[in-house]
Amino acid sequence: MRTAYRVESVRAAEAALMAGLPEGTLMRRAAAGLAGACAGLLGRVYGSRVVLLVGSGANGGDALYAGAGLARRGAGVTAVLLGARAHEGGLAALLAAGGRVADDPFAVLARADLVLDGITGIGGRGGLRPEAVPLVRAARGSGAVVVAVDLPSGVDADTGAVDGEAVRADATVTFGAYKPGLLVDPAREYAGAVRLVDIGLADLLPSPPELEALHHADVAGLLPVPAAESDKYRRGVVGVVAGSARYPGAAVLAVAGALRGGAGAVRYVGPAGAAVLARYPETLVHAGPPADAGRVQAWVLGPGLGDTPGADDVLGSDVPVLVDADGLRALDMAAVRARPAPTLLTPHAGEAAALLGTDRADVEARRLEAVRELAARYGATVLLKGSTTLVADPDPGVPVRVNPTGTPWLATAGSGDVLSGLAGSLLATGLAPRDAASAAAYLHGLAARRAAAGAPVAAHDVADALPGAWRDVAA
Ligand SMILES: NC(=O)C1=CN([C@@H]2O[C@H](COP(=O)(O)OP(=O)(O)OC[C@H]3O[C@@H](n4cnc5c(N)ncnc54)[C@H](OP(=O)(O)O)[C@@H]3O)[C@@H](O)[C@H]2O)[C@@H](O)CC1
Ligand SMILES: [K+]
Repeated sequence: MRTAYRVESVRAAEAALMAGLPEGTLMRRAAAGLAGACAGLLGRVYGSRVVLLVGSGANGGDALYAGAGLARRGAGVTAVLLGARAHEGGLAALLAAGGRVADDPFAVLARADLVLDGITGIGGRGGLRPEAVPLVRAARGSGAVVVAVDLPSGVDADTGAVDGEAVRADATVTFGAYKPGLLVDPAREYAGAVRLVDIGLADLLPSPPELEALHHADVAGLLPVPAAESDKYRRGVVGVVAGSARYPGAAVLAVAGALRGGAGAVRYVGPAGAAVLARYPETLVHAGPPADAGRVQAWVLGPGLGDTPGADDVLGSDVPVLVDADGLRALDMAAVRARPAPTLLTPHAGEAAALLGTDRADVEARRLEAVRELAARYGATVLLKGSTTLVADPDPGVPVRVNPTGTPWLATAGSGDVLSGLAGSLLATGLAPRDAASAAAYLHGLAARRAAAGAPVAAHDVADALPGAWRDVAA
């Protein structure tokens, strides 16, 4: 599992570690790791041209010491000093190693092979300052590899927000721990490939982290395995309340996901039974209200539902309920909070914005805060869909999960319906909502990648690829 920590936690761990070490040890460790990563990216260090963008803090210090290391290996290293001051020891080390301070920053940037962004790290506030913007653009335009030191300057380490302009890096070398901004959009997009350099903080970081990203082994540990004596009812029955005369396809796709999520049976309730049976004859179909449909262990409510009634029956039930799409419209907060069993909401940014009374752009800009706020307000687990899907627990002390398997190919009509069915099915097998949501997002992203293999996919292709993704993870 990959974990990420807030700045205050990283600083506290750093202070605790530093208390027992000679001054400058951590910066030297960080700079050595950084120089090594740059050497790897350059291929040949000797004769290469490296430019350091240096801010006034320790982030600039890291860049200067790493630059000194590269200069000692024969690189031509030039520092561009952006602040009123620069890290003294770092600057002295660079000059002693044969590095220089730029007279004409734009001229050296134009010829650079690699640019190190040491403008700001975890001490940065707000986007890039105006004087840095033309230099950062020149670095990007030069064709040089841009490597961010600790974080791309201008992104918010704790929230992943980008307020104004920020450095767009090809790679980021981060120290001691991942920060949430490296894993959550929009900042994540600015970071490029992220590499973690161990500087010895690991044992001093708090538990729990701010953020978790599951890997194959973590998801494999969550997936249900049927016992030898299981029958279909013991494996769990998932009820799907979805589809309408206008959108029968959403019902079919939600059932397609549900059939691949491990439940022993899928019970479809609604007006699209004929369409569902035509595609999936194994479905149990019921045309009446959900309250009369028979026992289920979890409900999925909402995909393509239109104005079809049934929401009250489902929300009033005493089993876990996943609410998506049309089910989220006019969702009664008090009713959700009063439920005796867990609720999982799966909005995209637009639906989340409507629930929070804000606009979509605001949710996109501060996804981590938005998902936490929604979970707290509704007393529900919330899966916020997007390029980095997030899952928040109603308890603010529980880490948010960020899904690492997403792909832009998933932005296709109906793929959310498949995800709802899949997550609901996992809920019915007994997974906790946070585990069901994060395992579903993981498998769904992986299935989309397998199905797409570099070409567009349709939602039903994603559903068909789910068993393969499951096998991959469980292997
Ligand atoms: N933690 C660890 O374990 C280790 C941390 N290490 C490193 O230290 C870094 C943190 O260093 P830090 O605390 O000196 O802060 P940092 O990010 O350099 O910025 C500071 C200065 O920038 C300025 N400034 C602020 N906003 C700005 C903006 N938008 N645009 C431009 N300038 C802006 C502001 O100064 P001002 O100009 O306002 O006087 C502020 O004082 C960390 O990221 C990592 O690289 C490693 O060496 C070893 C282990
Ligand atoms: K930086």
